[in-house]
Amino acid sequence: MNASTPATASNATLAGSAEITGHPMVLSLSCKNSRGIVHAVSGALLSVQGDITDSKQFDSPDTGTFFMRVEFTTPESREAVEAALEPVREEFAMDLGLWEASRKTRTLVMCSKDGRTLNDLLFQQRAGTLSVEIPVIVSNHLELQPMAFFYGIPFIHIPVAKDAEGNSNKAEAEAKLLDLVAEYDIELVVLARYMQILSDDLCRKLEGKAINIHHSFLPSFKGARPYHQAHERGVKLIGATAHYVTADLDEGPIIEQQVQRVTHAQSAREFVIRGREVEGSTLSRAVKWHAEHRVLLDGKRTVVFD
Ligand SMILES: Nc1nc2c(c(=O)[nH]1)N[C@@H](CN(C=O)c1ccc(C(=O)N[C@@H](CCC(=O)O)C(=O)O)cc1)CN2
Repeated sequence: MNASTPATASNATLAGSAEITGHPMVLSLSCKNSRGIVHAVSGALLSVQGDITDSKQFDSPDTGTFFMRVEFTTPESREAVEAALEPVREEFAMDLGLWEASRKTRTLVMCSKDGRTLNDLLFQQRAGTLSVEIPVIVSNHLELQPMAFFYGIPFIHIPVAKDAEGNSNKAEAEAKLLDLVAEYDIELVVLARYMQILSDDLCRKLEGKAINIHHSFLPSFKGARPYHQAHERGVKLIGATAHYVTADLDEGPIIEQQVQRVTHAQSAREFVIRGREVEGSTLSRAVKWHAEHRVLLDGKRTVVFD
């Protein structure tokens, strides 16, 4: 609108739009698809003086599920917004989430020896381009402790090993991890090249709250040594996949993937080096989208409102 527009009722509102102040919030929802959902949600937000600044939706033809993410500002309290949305949530039996847009996701990062993806996360967190706060780093090795020290973040060493009789301490290690999740009020666990397989029980407890970076373009080359598998196969593209962690190794819902061209002249070692570039950006992007509530689960798949 510019100064020359004559002042009328709707323009008055428009004229008053500069007055629309408030704090930015985000909601995301999923429910069985039906008519009237968008109308109901936008009406509820209007009732609390909501100004929608971004809105995306998707009807999943395979599952009949409707997904929606809305960014809006409102001068009213979170409680008032929750109250306005409650009848809509009930009417459509929604799985609905509501967040202050400025709130950072409390994130625990797990790593082993390869520090590229960890460094990318810590750099972006420090640079303010990743909406997370990382109060603690956990590793089954000590190699990355200096990096944690550099960023001023507590580093907890939880080795995972088998004794002479082949008995693993994985259960105790995972119990310590869950104690840290509770102690630091963690909302997201990121496996930044953490090279131990999490138990079924831990995966259930972290369902939808744990993201892993797998160093291949899934579903190709699952397991511990994907670059060597890829080199053996003679591929011309390598890649990385960020996915939610499930009990089925490297089978979790995919959030983001990227690829990198390679040639016959490169060794498996060079694949590892080139792969790190896409691992870092793939994981950081997936964590960014999760922290901004842009990723919703659609069965074994994801809907990403980027
Ligand atoms: N339950 C899950 N746990 C983990 C997943 C997952 O998808 N589900 N992803 C891995 C990461 N990863 C591949 O991306 C991976 C890590 C480790 C292994 C593996 O075979 N590890 C061996 C031990 C290796 C070692 O000690 O260095 C093992 O655990 O026996 C395969 C794939 C993280 N965890």
